[in-house]
Amino acid sequence: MLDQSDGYVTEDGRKIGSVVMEMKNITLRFGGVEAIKNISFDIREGEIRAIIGPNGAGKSSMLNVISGFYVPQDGEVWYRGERRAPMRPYEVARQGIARTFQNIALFEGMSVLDNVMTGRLTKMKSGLFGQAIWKGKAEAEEVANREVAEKIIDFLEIQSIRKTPVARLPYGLKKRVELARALASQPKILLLDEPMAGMNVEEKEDMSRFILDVNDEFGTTIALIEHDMGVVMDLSDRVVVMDYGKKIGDGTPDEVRANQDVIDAYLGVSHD
Ligand SMILES: Nc1ncnc2c1ncn2[C@@H]1O[C@H](COP(=O)(O)OP(=O)(O)OP(=O)(O)O)[C@@H](O)[C@H]1O
Repeated sequence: MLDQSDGYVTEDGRKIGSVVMEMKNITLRFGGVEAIKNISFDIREGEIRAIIGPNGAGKSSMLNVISGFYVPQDGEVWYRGERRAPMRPYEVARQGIARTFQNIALFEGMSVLDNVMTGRLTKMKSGLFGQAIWKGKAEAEEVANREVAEKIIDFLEIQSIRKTPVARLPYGLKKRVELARALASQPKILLLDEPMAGMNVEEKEDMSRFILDVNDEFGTTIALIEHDMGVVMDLSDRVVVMDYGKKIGDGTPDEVRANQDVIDAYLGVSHD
């Protein structure tokens, strides 16, 4: 296990910092179903952290706890050294945590650019009242927001479709637009919900490259969930493995690959 408390440098020269988010003894129930059973793990600044596990393992539930969609019955979420009080998803977003969704959640009738611009909403300073009395300030803000959106569109290589309505795009590109919209809020932590689900091999390779580039270029900390073990192993610095709501592995990809409980879970060996 890695235990460098102040961070370390990866083999490919990326700087991983100290712990930025910590999940402590999280338990989440839906009626009689325990979707998450007393799980603890941390996320370090600048790392790519994956949560993997077979269907129904509790990965989405965990992502929803991190993003504030679910409040666990037990346990604590710590962010930047402070215990986070239960808060609404928009408050979590204002703290610099953005997410994408497994089922694409874009405005289909709107252009790529306008969709990416909606990612700036949590950053808007002038409210409707301010815009009414001080038009110049609102306009300056709009220009600044547009600049950020355009920069991200260039970075993710979707300039040629910036005016195209999202409904007309193939699946892989829609996923990229969703990534662009999440990045538009310039998050500290980016949560990706099965970013490669439903993609063909080429689209998966593209998405992997963009995730690595985002992490490298903007220093964004990335936490992603995925049930296909293969795709995240090359991408991630550390991996948490869940099965039936429990944590059965946590470590580097090599450590996780060699973990017998993980091998059993993926081969479908039954548990008590
Ligand atoms: N809103 C809900 N109400 C009731 N039960 C739920 C709810 N969400 C999840 N569950 C249950 O919690 C458990 C974990 O589900 P979750 O969706 O978190 O797993 P997952 O690992 O993301 O699965 P998948 O890879 O299939 O998306 C499952 O037994 C599921 O049926």
